[in-house]
Amino acid sequence: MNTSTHPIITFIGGGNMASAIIGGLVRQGHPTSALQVVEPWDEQRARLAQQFPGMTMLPAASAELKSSDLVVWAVKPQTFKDAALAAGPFLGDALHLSVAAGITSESMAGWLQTQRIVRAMPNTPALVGLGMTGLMARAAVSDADRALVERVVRTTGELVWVNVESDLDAVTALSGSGPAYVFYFLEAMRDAGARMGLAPEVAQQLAIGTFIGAATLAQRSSEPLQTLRERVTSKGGTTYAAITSMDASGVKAKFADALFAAQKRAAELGAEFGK
Ligand SMILES: NC(=O)C1=CN([C@@H]2O[C@H](COP(=O)(O)OP(=O)(O)OC[C@H]3O[C@@H](n4cnc5c(N)ncnc54)[C@H](O)[C@@H]3O)[C@@H](O)[C@H]2O)C=CC1
Ligand SMILES: O=C(O)[C@@H]1CCC=N1
Repeated sequence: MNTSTHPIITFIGGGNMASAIIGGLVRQGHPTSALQVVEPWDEQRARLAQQFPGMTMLPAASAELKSSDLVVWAVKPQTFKDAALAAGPFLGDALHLSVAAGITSESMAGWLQTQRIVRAMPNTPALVGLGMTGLMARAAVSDADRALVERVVRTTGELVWVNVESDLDAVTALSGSGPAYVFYFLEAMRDAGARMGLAPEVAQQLAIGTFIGAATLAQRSSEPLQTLRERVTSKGGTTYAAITSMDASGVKAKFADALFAAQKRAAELGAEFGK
């Protein structure tokens, strides 16, 4: 471990997720001089260099990576193996944190020849410090390594640990992909509001405010979700009409099907690209 108070953190892949985590770290005072990114795409390297001046930007893995205390894997599952085999020889004795969906720590251990591996499943609200991340550590990961990962991840929002690695596929289906479901509902609410005659931007403002308000109420309340829902639902009233319509169309069951499809896809990605 580097002796300064700030560990050297290397990102392999500098896309959406890496940017969100780098943003969190920089907001919390991690110096850009202690951050490096391997990103082959010139435009993306230029964008990151402009957004976070002072970071070491590398087009490919090279000897500079030797100083890494923590390596964050933020490439697509499809490119993980190639990236791991290319960077592995330069990585010394670093701790590894992967955010890739599906790719198991067992695959990573084989490619990187180390057991110091933590897997994370973050989500894009990390961009605004309101991320939700699920974490899982291999047995060989020390308490000090877990603490370092927690310090990094907390700069982007909240976290939960799971003990069984396959649970990360469920975390992926729920909170990893989850922001997309929320945007999907927001689009549906905005479009329905517009069809009822509201200006689309007014409908969107109402929809977003409602999500934030309801989620905050649920977070702060000690009451069950069902009670909160029932409190909105006057017998024979408007909400009752809406919920009855959703129940008749099987919306809850269809929504569950969607999450199971995401969970299944996470496992498939691991099987397909983890070999
Ligand atoms: N976007 C999301 O909401 C979430 C994504 N993830 C996971 O994060 C990972 C990255 O996703 P995004 O950031 O959305 O993708 P992205 O496509 O924005 O970023 C991936 C970056 O990796 C770069 N890259 C490609 N080959 C490389 C190599 N050999 N070495 C280094 N960099 C390379 C690409 O140029 C690209 O900029 C994925 O594995 C995904 O499963 C996890 C949680 C949420
Ligand atoms: O869609 C995906 O595969 C990634 C993982 C979770 C969110 N985005």
